[in-house]
Amino acid sequence: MPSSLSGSAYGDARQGRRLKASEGRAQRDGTRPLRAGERGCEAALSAATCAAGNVRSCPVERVCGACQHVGRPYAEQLAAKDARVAALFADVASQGAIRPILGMKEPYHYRNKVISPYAPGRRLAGGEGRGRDSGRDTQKGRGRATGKGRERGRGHRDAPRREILCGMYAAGSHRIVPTDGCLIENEEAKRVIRAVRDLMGRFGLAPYDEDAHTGFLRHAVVRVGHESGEMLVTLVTNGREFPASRAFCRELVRRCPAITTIVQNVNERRTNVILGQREQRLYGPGFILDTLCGLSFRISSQSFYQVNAVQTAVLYETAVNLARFTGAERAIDAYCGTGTIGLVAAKRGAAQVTGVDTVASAIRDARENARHNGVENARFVVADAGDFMRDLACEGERIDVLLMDPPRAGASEAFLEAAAALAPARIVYISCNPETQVRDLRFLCERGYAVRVVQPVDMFPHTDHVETVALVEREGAPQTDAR
Ligand SMILES: C[S@@+](CC[C@H](N)C(=O)[O-])C[C@H]1O[C@@H](n2cnc3c(N)ncnc32)[C@H](O)[C@@H]1O
Repeated sequence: MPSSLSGSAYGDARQGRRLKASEGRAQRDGTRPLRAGERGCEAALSAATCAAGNVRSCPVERVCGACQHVGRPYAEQLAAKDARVAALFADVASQGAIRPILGMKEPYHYRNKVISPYAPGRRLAGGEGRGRDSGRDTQKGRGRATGKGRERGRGHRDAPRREILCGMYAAGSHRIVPTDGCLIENEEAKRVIRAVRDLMGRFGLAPYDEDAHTGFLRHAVVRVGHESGEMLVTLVTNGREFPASRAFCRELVRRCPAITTIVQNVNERRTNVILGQREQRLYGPGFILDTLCGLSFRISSQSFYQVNAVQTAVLYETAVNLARFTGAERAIDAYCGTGTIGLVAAKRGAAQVTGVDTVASAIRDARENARHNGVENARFVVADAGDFMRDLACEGERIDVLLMDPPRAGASEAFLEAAAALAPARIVYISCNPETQVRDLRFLCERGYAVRVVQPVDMFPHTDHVETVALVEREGAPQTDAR
């Protein structure tokens, strides 16, 4: 691998991934328990083989709005996504190149990341306080945390007791809908969300009031390792001082023994962005490990990790198969997050992989992931992917395979221009937004590339979202069988 692909020259062009509270519904994830012997790809089904009558009713369907199609048979949902992909890609790919979507055998409780806000609810009459919220002691007692300093706490000190709400925001608002019966979120993670709420009253942790910018606990973010079962709980607080945090964590773990680590994230800004910059470990190592495609991955509170582990395995297997590594290729994994795709590629036949992402903590995790999986032919760089590619192109480098998985906005023109200049024989483009992907594919087609395969994967059953993997090859390059 040329030395110019090393990370040092590119500095720390960090651009934190900002998760907005209003995006919480779309970003929550969860899992269901694996049945014995089940692995990602085996769970994938085409639309044709999904049970036609696979419908469950969601108790909050009308108020929540996160799952636009939850009342519709799953096979019908998949057929609709197939039709949408066929229409969207019609002018960049032949119909023969567009494959049927890979769906899930069990399309429920698949989100392995669950986010809940905490907020004050209705006032409680004297003697009330147990039951739905157990918010009895919220405004009383020693060591209560109401936010940073006197000012922030004012207005809560002698306020009447209120119930504590948790759940998800109703569509287009910040009104919290309790979602105990949610069909897509991991159920164990939901139990943790409720246990935190129940303990808040006992430990005097006031829920955050976003209008007044008072109160202490803003959100809990629970991440679950699909195969490992490990759980990371991030408690997002409006203020640094967390009274009785050790006792709080001890009690939380006692109630939810699957929790392996707890992190406090401090966010004192008036903002919709959920996570702040400052963090401290309260319990355990501060990260969880999970296994995907035979590799073990480290997941910390800030790092990107796909939300549906079963379908992520399907997605990565598809991508790596389409890349057709033979042991000789130099590859780039652009927008690599914690290095997941690049590391799978490095294990499955790429000679050398360079991953690039703007988020420094994700790159730290990627390097650690490479180290503890014993992968020596992958390196990771903190940089803007467009800048990184442009610098390589300016140095006259060539690469064999480009793997790319940009955010919803797609790739920049600078990135695509540099990609064409680096002249990879194959580009495997993974996208969570087919609209921007089609735009980018059109750009590549104008620079001598052709779309050979479009493989949709249903990463988010019951929602409008569809993920697509496209194989793009240089026109005139010999075509081998794309599995
Ligand atoms: C859809 S995620 C893909 C992550 C990874 N491939 C995976 O499957 O877990 C997009 C990633 O792009 C990163 N990103 C966003 N803008 C970027 C940019 N301009 N340059 C490099 N990385 C960027 C984000 O930090 C995020 O990790």
